[in-house]
Amino acid sequence: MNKKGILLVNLGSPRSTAVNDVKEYLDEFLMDERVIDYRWIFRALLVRGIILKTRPAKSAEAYKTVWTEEGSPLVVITEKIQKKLQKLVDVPVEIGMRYAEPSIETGIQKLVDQGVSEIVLFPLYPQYAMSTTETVIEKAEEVRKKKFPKVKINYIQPFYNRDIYINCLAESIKEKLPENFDALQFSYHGVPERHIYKTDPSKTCKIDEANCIHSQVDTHNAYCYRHQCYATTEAVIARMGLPKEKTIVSFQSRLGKDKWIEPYTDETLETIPEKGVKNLAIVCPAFVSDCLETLEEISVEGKEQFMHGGGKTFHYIPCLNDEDRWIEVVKTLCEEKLDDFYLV
Ligand SMILES: C=CC1=C(C)c2cc3[nH]c(cc4nc(cc5[nH]c(cc1n2)c(C)c5CCC(=O)O)C(CCC(=O)O)=C4C)c(C)c3C=C
Ligand SMILES: [Fe+2]
Ligand SMILES: [Fe+2]
Repeated sequence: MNKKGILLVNLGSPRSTAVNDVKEYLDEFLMDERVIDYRWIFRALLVRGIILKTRPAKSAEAYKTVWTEEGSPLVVITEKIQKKLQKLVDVPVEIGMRYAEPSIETGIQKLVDQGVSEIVLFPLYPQYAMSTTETVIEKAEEVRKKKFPKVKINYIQPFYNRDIYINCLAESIKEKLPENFDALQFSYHGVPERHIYKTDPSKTCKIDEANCIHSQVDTHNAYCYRHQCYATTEAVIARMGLPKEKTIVSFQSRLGKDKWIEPYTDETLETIPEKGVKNLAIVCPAFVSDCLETLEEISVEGKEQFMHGGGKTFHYIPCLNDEDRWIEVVKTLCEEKLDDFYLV
């Protein structure tokens, strides 16, 4: 029988906080055509001609504020998930990062070295986007075809609507909520609106209330990141028994001049205190592991924006990271796909 293995794939971080390492990382990340989706020449002009001239130094400073002795939080936490999962399953588990090291190729190679020929690859993103699940699968297929043509890969699909995940997230948030809060904000990583239109096979999404937010799954919503973020929120608050009026959804981390999906987190944080939200709890469910975008952009910058707007207390709720209940979910989702090989 063919030997199976699991590859957990996360986004990846620079190898260090040195400006050159951050530059190399940003170059690989932003030159991905599923992240900045312009024709190569325009992408190169924007990324290499403009963004990489100033952003690496600024980002390196931000990375320094979250970096630990073990390294980048995102990579360290992904390693912790790997180790915990490895104790629960009897097939080898490795990690790979979409950008930088350890790469997807390195992860597959490690599995192949252990005799694995059938891999369950888990993109660690709850919601589908061109810049999340899609780019991971594209990259893994490119590597597989070029370097490991005999290896089979079974991909775990976005899991934003799976009950086991929703229950896990709801319980985790509930446990960490402060006693008094006026609102719970769900801040998801943003994407340019254009990405939503591009990945909509039905070409019906207008990025509005009617098309995007209602929660049934149809051909459009199967690929609509914005819909999947709202659906995650709706399911979690239903499970927590939290009224909709006490929740806010917003999108963070926009880059460049294009229109990104709204409402924007930074603007929301500045303006909600004057609307009566003085005590805020905030969670970032597009990320399964804490990273620069949660530990710096939300916990530090976001807090400043909220306080500047007149807020009183700001409570950041950490990601699922290596919580045991989340590792159980990872295990279940992987096992479903391990069994799937028999059906292929
Ligand atoms: C969770 C899903 C993510 C989506 C969707 C996403 C889209 C996206 N990101 C950029 C640009 C940047 N993102 C950066 C950091 C970053 N992004 C994600 C996740 C998603 N990105 C994570 C987990 C991280 C943190 C990585 C870490 O090492 O901790 C950065 C780098 C940091 C910075 O300079 O601000 C950039 C740049 C775009 C353009 C985009 C959609 C098209
Ligand atoms: Fe990002
Ligand atoms: Fe939509």
